[in-house]
Amino acid sequence: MASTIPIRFSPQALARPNTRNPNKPLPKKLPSKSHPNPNNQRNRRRRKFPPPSLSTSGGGGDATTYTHLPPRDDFVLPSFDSPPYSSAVVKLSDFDVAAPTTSGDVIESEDDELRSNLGFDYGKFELFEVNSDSEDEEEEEEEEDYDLKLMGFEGREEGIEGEGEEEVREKEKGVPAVMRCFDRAKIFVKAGDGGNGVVAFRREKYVPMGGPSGGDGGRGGNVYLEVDGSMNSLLPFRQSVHFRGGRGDHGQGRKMNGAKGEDVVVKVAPGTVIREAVEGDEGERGEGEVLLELLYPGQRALLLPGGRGGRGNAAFKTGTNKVPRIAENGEQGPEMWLELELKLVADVGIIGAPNAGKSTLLSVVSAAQPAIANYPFTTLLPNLGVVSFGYDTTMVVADLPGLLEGAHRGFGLGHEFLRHTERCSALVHVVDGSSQQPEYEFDAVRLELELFNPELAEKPYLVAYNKMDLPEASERWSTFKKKLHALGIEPFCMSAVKSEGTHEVICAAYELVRKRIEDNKEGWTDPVNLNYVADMVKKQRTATIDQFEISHDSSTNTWHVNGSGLQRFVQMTNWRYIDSERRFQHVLEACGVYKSLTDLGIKEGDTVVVGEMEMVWHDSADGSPTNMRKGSTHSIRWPQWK
Ligand SMILES: Nc1nc2c(ncn2[C@@H]2O[C@H](COP(=O)(O)OP(=O)(O)OP(=O)(O)O)[C@@H](O)[C@H]2O)c(=O)[nH]1
Ligand SMILES: [Mg+2]
Repeated sequence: MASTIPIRFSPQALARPNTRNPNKPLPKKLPSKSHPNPNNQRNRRRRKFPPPSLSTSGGGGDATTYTHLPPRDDFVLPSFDSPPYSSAVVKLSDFDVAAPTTSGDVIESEDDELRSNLGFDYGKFELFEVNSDSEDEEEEEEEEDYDLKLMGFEGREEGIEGEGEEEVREKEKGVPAVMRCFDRAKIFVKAGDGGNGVVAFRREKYVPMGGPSGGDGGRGGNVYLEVDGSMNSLLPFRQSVHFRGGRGDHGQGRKMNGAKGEDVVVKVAPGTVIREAVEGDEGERGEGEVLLELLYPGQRALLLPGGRGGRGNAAFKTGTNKVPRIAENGEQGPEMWLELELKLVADVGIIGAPNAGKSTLLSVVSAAQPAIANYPFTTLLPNLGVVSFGYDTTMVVADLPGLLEGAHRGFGLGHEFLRHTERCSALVHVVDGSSQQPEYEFDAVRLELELFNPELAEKPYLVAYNKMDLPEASERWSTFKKKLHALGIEPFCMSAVKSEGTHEVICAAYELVRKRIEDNKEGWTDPVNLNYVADMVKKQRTATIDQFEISHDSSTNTWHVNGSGLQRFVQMTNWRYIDSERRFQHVLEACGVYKSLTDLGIKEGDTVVVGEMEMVWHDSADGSPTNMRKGSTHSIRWPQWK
């Protein structure tokens, strides 16, 4: 294996890829620096017939097919036939949302530094790089996988494959695929890596021994999340899934520091909940930890800070080492998958069974013009309307798709949207007075609310008995009223179509909202720290190197030294420079790794893995297996060729 690596080894050291992980591909071949001879016949032919360029889109185009699914006979898709919405009506299905802008969407290039000489002249380890250059390939694979996973689609498809026929049928009755991809999204974010520091020396006429002058690398770009008030869906994330901060520039001679990488700003709609995506997550509700809730336009959160730039050799100059030949790599920027979920920010949610007249109520109390028709599930997506009570007194009302019995199990449409009511201060429960048993319908919807989320059922609400203009409804009104009185509820009656009683209903709803806001004011807490994820990352970065744990795998005689400080140190060590290895050995000893390993009984030839590096342990020359370090290089037996 070792012979395949294009690195020259010093007699003292041997580098090889991690043989314990045969699935990881070998490092990519380094590109040849030589220029092609234009007169060369082969090169000319090559120019004439250039190889087909590889597409970088990663097959993401397939995802767009969802939008073209034919609407079902019994569904009307408002987005296709309704006119452009006015400011009073916001429909989540509108497709003309600007894609999120990324000020620094940079895909970092491969580090082309040659690791030509590991130059071991000290120490007891042979160093092997465990990581390979296959990161890009892995990411490409991830991207392809993700095309299938868009916004919970894969869950649906896999579910259909793996589940019984009954469940499949139940899912088919659920939300059509065309609607399922706008209020949930899964995205990948990565802060930029820091630029590398360099080794350079001042060379100037009449300035002999000018000293080290290698500058530091620049910091990597940060990842920000920002609320864009003009967005009303997460639809743009169907097109853009990966957001990467720019890499910091490398340092240069004359103590010139690299420029910092470009920041990336991910724009989300107001009311977006950001969760950490859990591995193997199928879009199940509430699985990942909630990191942030971004509610108001203009809110901006620093999510991931970019990696620190590596120090150049000017920073390593000391009284005892005035000619340091060492510089650091830039720190890698953190990365993570995020799940975004949009929950509407409305004051009042109108809920009820299908065909109860919810949309009709919204249309008469606001300027919204939702689709209204005499069949269930006319409303497929929530509609928002603004109710105005005066010059500066307004209230946002959301009309949701109808709820059926069994909605919490995925039956019907409404459960998909119930989460949008979680932010509402109050609910208006519309009951269809013309239905056979309005009381039963009322109970069924209340039960669904409770089963979906008990907190929803505890929200202040009022009951609006609708269609009082119909004789059958007015006949059943007194029975219904009695039943609700027995429960301690005072219902309202109205005819939404005739706008009778609707004003009272909406004024009562406003009262509930107002009361709720006042109650909340009393228990007002400090504003949340939007940057707390970044703060956590920064805190992790400051972990000291002497905090580590050692685990032993006796089957392979491997010792794993785990500690975030140490791993970061290994990642930032640039093995290209001769002094790096010396410093590495010093640090391992100073932080107590050698002593701990010796105490735990490490033996000659055992493997030690620290971060990305793999090393072979060699006992000292005097043969004492437990006394590895004598303080002098003479006591150390050099690693042997393998
Ligand atoms: N007679 C009468 N009909 C009404 C009244 N309110 C609504 N309707 C009718 O009931 C039907 C359903 O009204 P929608 O407002 O679409 O009902 P919805 O609750 O939004 O229904 P979904 O969106 O399907 O859940 C329509 O034909 C309306 O005209 C009313 O007060 N009186
Ligand atoms: Mg409706």
